[in-house]
Amino acid sequence: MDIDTDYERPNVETIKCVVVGDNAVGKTRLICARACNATLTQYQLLATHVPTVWAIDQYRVCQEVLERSRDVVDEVSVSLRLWDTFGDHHKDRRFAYGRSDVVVLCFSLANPNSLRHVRTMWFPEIKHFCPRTPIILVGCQLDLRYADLDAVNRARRPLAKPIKPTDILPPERGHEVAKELGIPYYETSIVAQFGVKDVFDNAIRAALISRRHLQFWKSHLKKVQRPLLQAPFLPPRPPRPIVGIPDPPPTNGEGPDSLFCQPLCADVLFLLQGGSNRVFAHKVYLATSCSKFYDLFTLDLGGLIFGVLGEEQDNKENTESGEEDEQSRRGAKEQAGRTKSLDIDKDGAEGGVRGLNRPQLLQQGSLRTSQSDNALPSRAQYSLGAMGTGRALSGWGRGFLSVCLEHVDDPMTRRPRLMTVVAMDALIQEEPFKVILSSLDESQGDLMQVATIAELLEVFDLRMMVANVLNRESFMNQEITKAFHVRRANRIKECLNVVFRLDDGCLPAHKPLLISSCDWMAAMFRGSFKESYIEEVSSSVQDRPLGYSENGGAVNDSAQSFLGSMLLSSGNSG
Ligand SMILES: Nc1nc2c(ncn2[C@@H]2O[C@H](COP(=O)(O)OP(=O)(O)OP(=O)(O)O)[C@@H](O)[C@H]2O)c(=O)[nH]1
Repeated sequence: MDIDTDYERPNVETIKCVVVGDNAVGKTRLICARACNATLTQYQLLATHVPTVWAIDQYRVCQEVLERSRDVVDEVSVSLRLWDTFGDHHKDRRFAYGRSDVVVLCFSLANPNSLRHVRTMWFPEIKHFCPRTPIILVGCQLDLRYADLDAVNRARRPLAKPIKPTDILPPERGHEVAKELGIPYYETSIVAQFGVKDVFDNAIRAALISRRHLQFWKSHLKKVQRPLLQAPFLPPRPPRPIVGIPDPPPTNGEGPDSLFCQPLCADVLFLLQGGSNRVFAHKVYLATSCSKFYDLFTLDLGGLIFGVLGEEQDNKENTESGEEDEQSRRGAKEQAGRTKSLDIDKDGAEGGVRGLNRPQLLQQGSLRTSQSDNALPSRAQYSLGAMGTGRALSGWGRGFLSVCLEHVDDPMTRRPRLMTVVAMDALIQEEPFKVILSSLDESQGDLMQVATIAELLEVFDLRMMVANVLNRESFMNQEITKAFHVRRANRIKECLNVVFRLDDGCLPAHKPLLISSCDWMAAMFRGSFKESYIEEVSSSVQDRPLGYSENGGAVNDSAQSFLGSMLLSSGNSG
């Protein structure tokens, strides 16, 4: 059955395109990709090479092949007839070259010999048999330039010569030869489905231009362009490296407590005894361990939430805040006068704490508040105005005087850093206060004082645990500790202040948690690394109460689970 009728259709230009080149450079696959839309995976392609010739008879017997031969290029209807040939140099191809309109001369981009033969064998042969026929040079198997050659060689037929990296030809080599021969150059990959249309559309253009010279009366060829330049190939993304992250080195068991000796990335300063004692701490630990601290650090100071205060705080116009400052200063003074302090023992503050006997201590009623006539001047008096924001706290919670934001010299880096500064009641002693801050679930030191301050600051878990110890019922503390960790782990997720940018997204975390659980993180956030100095800036995340800063360091996404688990394990640690 002969279904080929294109030769009789008016204004349809039938174009005979002969494809030549060395053995196994990819001629047949290229033809099949155009004529039959055949696409194969790299491994299907590699596993099979039978020296073949695609039969030109297909146009006569296969309707689909005939239909795919039809095309419109530069407004000219064409029917493209592809002729496959043997790559064997000694075979006679004159029957193929006869009456050809264009020759597609192929070489393999993974076979330098095949390019050499373009110059030495194929070009002279074509010029010999069809001197006026335009030629297009095509570098095939472009995907091999970007492939893992070891994997490719393993997948090739056992007797096939392995492809070496030095075999791979850069684009310049093809361009040089094409320039020398005065012919257009294209590259193709059947695997990547790249360049097939470029090759044949421009082969058609070359053929039509040449025809227009001979058949100048054909007006429908007027708009045919010269072969166009090929747009460059966008190589596939290299496979993601497999990054094995070993377990972090064990910390020496100190956990978060070690941060008190070395308060890296501290973000809160407690002023005790009117500022004569200073205790640096980390908001995340305190806020996740105790609701009172959580509330404190999420207080709204003049429209800004504590944890997310950044540079905009410094820039806040004085005029805007001036009036409020004045008010808050006045309020603070008034509050200072009637500051409530803990009146534990009439003999004196310190003695009072020590002088408590056990039953007294354990009785809620023993911890009374009273008007303190000689309370130390409130921190509010000398700090609230400094940043233009701040708040007197005497009515808010026992033991707290004021809170504000100030630039404070970082205890580790000695560089000024915006910190939350909390002035505490004069009766709060440094040592028991540190116990409360550092080991909220453990009881150390003078239990009486710890209990007193725990109650004052509403650290009820610890208050209860001390009571259990004093009542010789420590076994009950296990349950309290468990519940404490669950609550803390849940809350930690709300209190993240550093963002790791990963390949596939962002992972929020918290510097102190990372520092205390991993030496690498401690090293990264310490000293002269950029990460240590990054200011906590971000006004766009005000919904995160305890701060959210940006860390420019990129981490591979395989770190996601690592960081995630570190974060959670830190959350669970004491
Ligand atoms: N990776 C890759 N391999 C290709 C590509 N095109 C062809 N091949 C492989 O190269 C080998 C030769 O392909 P053919 O199309 O049969 O080569 P040919 O030039 O027609 O070979 P002869 O018929 O011997 O002249 C086969 O194993 C194909 O699978 C390509 O774009 N990428």
